[in-house]
Amino acid sequence: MQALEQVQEGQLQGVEDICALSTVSEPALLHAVRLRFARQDIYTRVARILISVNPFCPLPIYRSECLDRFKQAKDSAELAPHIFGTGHDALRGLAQGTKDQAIVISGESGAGKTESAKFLLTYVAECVKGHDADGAHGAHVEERVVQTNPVLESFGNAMTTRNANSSRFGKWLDLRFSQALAMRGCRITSYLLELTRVCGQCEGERGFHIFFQLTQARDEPGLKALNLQAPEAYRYLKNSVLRAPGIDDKQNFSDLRRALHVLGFSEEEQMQAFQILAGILSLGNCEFGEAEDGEELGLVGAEAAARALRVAPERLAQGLRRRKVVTGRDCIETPLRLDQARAARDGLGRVLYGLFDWLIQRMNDGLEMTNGQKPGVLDISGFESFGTNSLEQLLINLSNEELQQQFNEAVFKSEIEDCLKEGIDLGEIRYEDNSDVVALLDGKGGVLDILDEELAMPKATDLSFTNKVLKSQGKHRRLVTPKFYGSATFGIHHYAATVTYTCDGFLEKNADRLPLDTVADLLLSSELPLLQEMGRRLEGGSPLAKGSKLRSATFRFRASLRELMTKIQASETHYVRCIKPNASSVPEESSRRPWCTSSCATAGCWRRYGSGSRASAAGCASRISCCDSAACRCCGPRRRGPPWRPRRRRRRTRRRWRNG
Ligand SMILES: Nc1ncnc2c1ncn2[C@@H]1O[C@H](COP(=O)(O)OP(=O)(O)OP(=O)(O)O)[C@@H](O)[C@H]1O
Repeated sequence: MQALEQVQEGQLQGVEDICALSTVSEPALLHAVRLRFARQDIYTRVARILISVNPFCPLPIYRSECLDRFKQAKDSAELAPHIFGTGHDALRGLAQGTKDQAIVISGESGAGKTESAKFLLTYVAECVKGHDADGAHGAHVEERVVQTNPVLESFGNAMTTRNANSSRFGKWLDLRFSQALAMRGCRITSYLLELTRVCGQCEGERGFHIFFQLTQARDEPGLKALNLQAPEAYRYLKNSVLRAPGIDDKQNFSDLRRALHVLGFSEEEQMQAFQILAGILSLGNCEFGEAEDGEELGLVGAEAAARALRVAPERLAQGLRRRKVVTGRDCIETPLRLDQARAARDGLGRVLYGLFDWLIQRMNDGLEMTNGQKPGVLDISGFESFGTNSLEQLLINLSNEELQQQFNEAVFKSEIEDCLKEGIDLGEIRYEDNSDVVALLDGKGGVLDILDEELAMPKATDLSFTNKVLKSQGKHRRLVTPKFYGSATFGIHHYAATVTYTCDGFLEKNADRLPLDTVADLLLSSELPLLQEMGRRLEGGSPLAKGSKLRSATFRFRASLRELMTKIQASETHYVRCIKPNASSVPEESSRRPWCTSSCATAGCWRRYGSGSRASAAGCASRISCCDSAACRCCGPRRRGPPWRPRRRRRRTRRRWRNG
């Protein structure tokens, strides 16, 4: 018989630091965190780890009075657990030691990672304001670092079914400080921007915010020359959700303009960037007509795209309809099929969105300082498991596995070893060691090595890749083989969940080919200096350039992941674990009754109402609060219980009571 855990007083009261409990167990931790969350104490401390539960509503805990309290505190432990406390600890670590500091923020999509990173940045910037600003960038560097956020959010965030403002890239922010703790600059590294979103999105989602901001602001005097239309007029936007709940595109666009200005982007640079975005939208509207065998496809709409991109229309049209085939010493041009031409058009759209990398490069050029101590903040995409999971999910999940491994080593392994050295018996401490998953994916002869090997095989297909994985790793305890032979799928038992990956398109994505052979020449021929610069990068040092050793997408990703892990391992690491309390992204879900199942009828509103209720659309005024409709079982007058609770069960319950 299993002994029941003893309930402790601290757990019932919701202690601030879980380590204060005499025995720490999973139920005790869960109970304490839940209790604290119910009274809006969203943060709980577990030694160096901060647990943060997303409240999905504004709380008065980030005001300047609160910030000042942390700023003046000697030790963050004097105060209640808070994200500012983590910032305080990192700054104290910097001031005391020689080690760099790293703050790793993890959690699923919508758990609050980006908001936490922003609070941290605000705190750090406020704390170091006024310290000697001996750097070349003067006293305003903190403000400029903070202003990188609106730029990254406009270009790198989008609405998904899980989060209206979801970061579609991972971010490592390296902050640089002088000895006197004056902020000297920063360097941003981005990981795995979800470029496929430029040309298409899943149902209930939309593309990057910037496209909607720009089309909303099209009537502003400076933007009229772009000849932009409403989002409905563009193929890349019209099938998505046009308005993201809680997101004010117009306001965000003016914030973006201000941020670009503070970061030193000239008016001309900004206009060129907007022009490229307009070019991407026009490119998406290009449509191809049918063609006879061996003939070129018809093409409509290339003039508008060419005008926006400032390239010759014939050159663009030719690039989208023909490709070069090299046979021996000869090079002949052949017309593309309809599907190939469409793929080339969308591929070019994605290459043009390389604008994101240019923006980051440009911000880094303005803010980077090579010397100084570095605290880094990592906000990386959380573990992902969708209906269909592809190479992007595999790479994101690999990065989460690596971070989990680093967390295990830093928190469990090293602590246990230290205690054993000191002769302290910790009893049995169980944790899931995930090093075998990391080895299966990233190790020698692992899944990603096999994928790279397939690039060199002329007849390789997604299925041949899958078969090789199943053959060489089939007995690995973390690999799940598909039920039916011949399907290009496999599963992985990750530390967080088991995920099935569909390998269709793995080879193509890994090869990361340029959509047209002439793309670098096309960009170089543009009258826009910014496009010429992007063309030069493609032609020369870019990983996408011909002959580059770094041509495989997974090779590059693994190299950058290794670099990142080395940085984290060399630093003193602070962890923030963000938790999403409910899948509907609403406050206090726990107080809602479980039988609320119908969605609201208002377009763009994801709120759910009581089944069968006639909640009016007018109730949906705010994203955060509930609908307040009297007819809605969520917010209407409370009833004693679900009306359809089966009678028999009630009778049985009564009988049991009587007997008992
Ligand atoms: N501390 C907080 N206080 C109030 N609201 C919050 C807080 N943290 C997050 N939120 C709300 O939750 C939403 C989602 O948070 P956020 O965008 O930070 O999630 P994320 O973990 O970065 O998601 P993704 O991985 O999709 O980018 C925010 O837009 C905000 O409305």
